[in-house]
Amino acid sequence: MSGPTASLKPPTGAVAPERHPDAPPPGELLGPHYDQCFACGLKQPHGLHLAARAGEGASVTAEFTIASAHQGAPGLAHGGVLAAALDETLGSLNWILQVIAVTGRLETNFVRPVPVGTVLHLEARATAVHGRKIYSAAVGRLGGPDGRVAVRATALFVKVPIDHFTDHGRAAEIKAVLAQQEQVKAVRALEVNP
Ligand SMILES: CCCCCCCC/C=C\CCCCCCCC(=O)SCCNC(=O)CCNC(=O)[C@H](O)C(C)(C)COP(=O)(O)OP(=O)(O)OC[C@H]1O[C@@H](n2cnc3c(N)ncnc32)[C@H](O)[C@@H]1OP(=O)(O)O
Repeated sequence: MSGPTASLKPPTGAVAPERHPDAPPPGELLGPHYDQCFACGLKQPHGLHLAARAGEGASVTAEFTIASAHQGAPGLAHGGVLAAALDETLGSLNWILQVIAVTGRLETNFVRPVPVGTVLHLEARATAVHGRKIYSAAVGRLGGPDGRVAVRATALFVKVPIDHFTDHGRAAEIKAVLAQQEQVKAVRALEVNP
């Protein structure tokens, strides 16, 4: 299989991504960023209910179980669902870098079919930063962190101002989501510094 397309290769001058000092510690569950999110929201009955955790350095891990609502071919996960899981896991790197960035480009390799009932274990890592551009890569394995590779992705996320969401999305809900994140931050600060 050939490598990623040219625009997913960090340019000269790109720097190594840095874990933000306020990032949640390795192992901590990140929690849904929005309860209606198809990938992580718990109020989406057919969503993925993907649970992501902070990893070491500029990385995250995540897991979800392929349900029958996620099928493409009978008994097998739909490729778009797997791409959504990769996208969400890569997007969760935002909490580690403490940035707001959206997917500009997502390239996926489907290596093995993923049967319904499988736990897909994902790991994503930021690999380089150049201006507003964050380069990253993810892998999904069958059953757990030592399972066989089923999917891989390479991505480019682009940092955006919060107006990206308020201008194009539903402003009131976005404000509520942000207020909730502020509360989570305050609780974390108290846990570290009671
Ligand atoms: C979700 C609601 C949350 C609300 C709560 C708020 C708290 C948020 C906290 C955390 C959220 C975490 C959410 C994770 C969810 C999973 C991730 C997703 O699924 S995100 C959705 C899918 N993605 C989009 O909808 C983007 C749609 N696209 C755009 O809006 C624009 O195209 C955007 C922002 C990507 C770029 O537009 P420009 O006008 O701002 O910037 P330009 O100048 O075009 O690009 C900047 C640089 O990036 C390169 N670039 C942009 N797109 C590229 C591409 N497709 N391929 C290669 N390079 C690209 C350009 O060449 C340029 O590079 P040079 O600086 O000149 O070197």
